[in-house]
Amino acid sequence: MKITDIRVIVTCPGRNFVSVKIVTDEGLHGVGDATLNGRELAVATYLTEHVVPTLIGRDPHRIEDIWQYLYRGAYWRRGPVTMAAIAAIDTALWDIKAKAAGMPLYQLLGGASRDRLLVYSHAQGTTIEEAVENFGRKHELGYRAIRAQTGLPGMPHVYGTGPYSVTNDADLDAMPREEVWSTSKYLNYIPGLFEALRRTYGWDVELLHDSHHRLTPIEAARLGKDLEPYRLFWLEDAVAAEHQEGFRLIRQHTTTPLAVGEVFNTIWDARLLISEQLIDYIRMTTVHAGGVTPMRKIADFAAIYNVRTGAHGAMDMSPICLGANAHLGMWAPNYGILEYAGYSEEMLEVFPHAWRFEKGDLYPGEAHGHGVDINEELAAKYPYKRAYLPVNRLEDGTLWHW
Ligand SMILES: O=NC(=O)[C@@H](O)[C@H](O)[C@H](O)CO
Ligand SMILES: [Co+2]
Repeated sequence: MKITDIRVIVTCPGRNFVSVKIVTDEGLHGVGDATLNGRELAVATYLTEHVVPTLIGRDPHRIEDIWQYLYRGAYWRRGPVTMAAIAAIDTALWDIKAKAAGMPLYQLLGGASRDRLLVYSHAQGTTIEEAVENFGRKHELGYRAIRAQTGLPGMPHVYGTGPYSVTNDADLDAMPREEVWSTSKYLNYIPGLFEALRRTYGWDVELLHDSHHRLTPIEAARLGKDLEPYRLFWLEDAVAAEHQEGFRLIRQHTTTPLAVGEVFNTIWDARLLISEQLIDYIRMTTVHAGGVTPMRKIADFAAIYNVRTGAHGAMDMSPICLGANAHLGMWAPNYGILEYAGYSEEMLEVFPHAWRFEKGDLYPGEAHGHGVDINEELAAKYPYKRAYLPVNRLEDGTLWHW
């Protein structure tokens, strides 16, 4: 089999997505996600100008060789742009191989380790009351695990609580929106959200929370201790994790489970966190981790240390990435949970998919490959529109983590 064409498709059905479609001489094609929220065209250009010319004519079955060719052959290794580009090619190749084998991708990875995938969605509000009410709406939809976020007194639109529709955390702003943050107000206020959720909905639902890189290790330790009475499923991105050793301090003080990794793009970003069991869930996701090939390796490495998968699946990972994550989740013996923030109808029309959601679980479906495709004609109707993620400042103007 030979690769005859590789198309890089940029589309914006409510938010920007970058996709790769690899076409072969045997009539099979595969698709991959290359979306890097806020830097989409950097990846699209990396692909069209530097990657595509080197792959035409190659055998698409040689997935590992192509992965190594793109990773080692670039010389300049790692980083979000490079790894998203490699991820899109890799995911499309696994899609082709599973289609050629006549089976769903999870079968090719080793078969199903479970019947269904526990997923979590988002509930948010500008106040605790609003967040508790919106939590109830997701609970009624059947979600058994829900991430809860709230605004702060005087700061209604901190991360995860803004006027975000399902389209995009950043919305389609011309310039990055500037948000304001206070760690002390947050640390004083957030335990009240989880006290209210447990009081209102009891213990038979999993509570998750995302601190979105904003704390120091000692602040994260304090929050973890304060949240212990509410038995969270996980506290995510408590600290910006470049300093992996910093998680030793958090671990010393709290039994609240920790999840990290959505911004990681190589196992080296998580090697110490996993091997020292400083985290409980690794959040790396197919589009940012370099594709299915490394995601399998990361899952196996994590399994050695009793760390489970918890792939990132917000609405700015395209449905292609979510589909690949679902197939990886069906296979992975150490599957933990999958983020499923949901997509708009408009987006799902551009990306036909085989998965289905039912009573809090996701089922990848039995379509051959990863079960997601792209409708190129429809995609062409939504031209790219520059958009950014917000930036975040402390009350005194200090540029902070968003
Ligand atoms: O856990 N989920 C998240 O943190 C997401 O909402 C991220 O802010 C966005 O995907 C960034 O583009
Ligand atoms: Co997150």
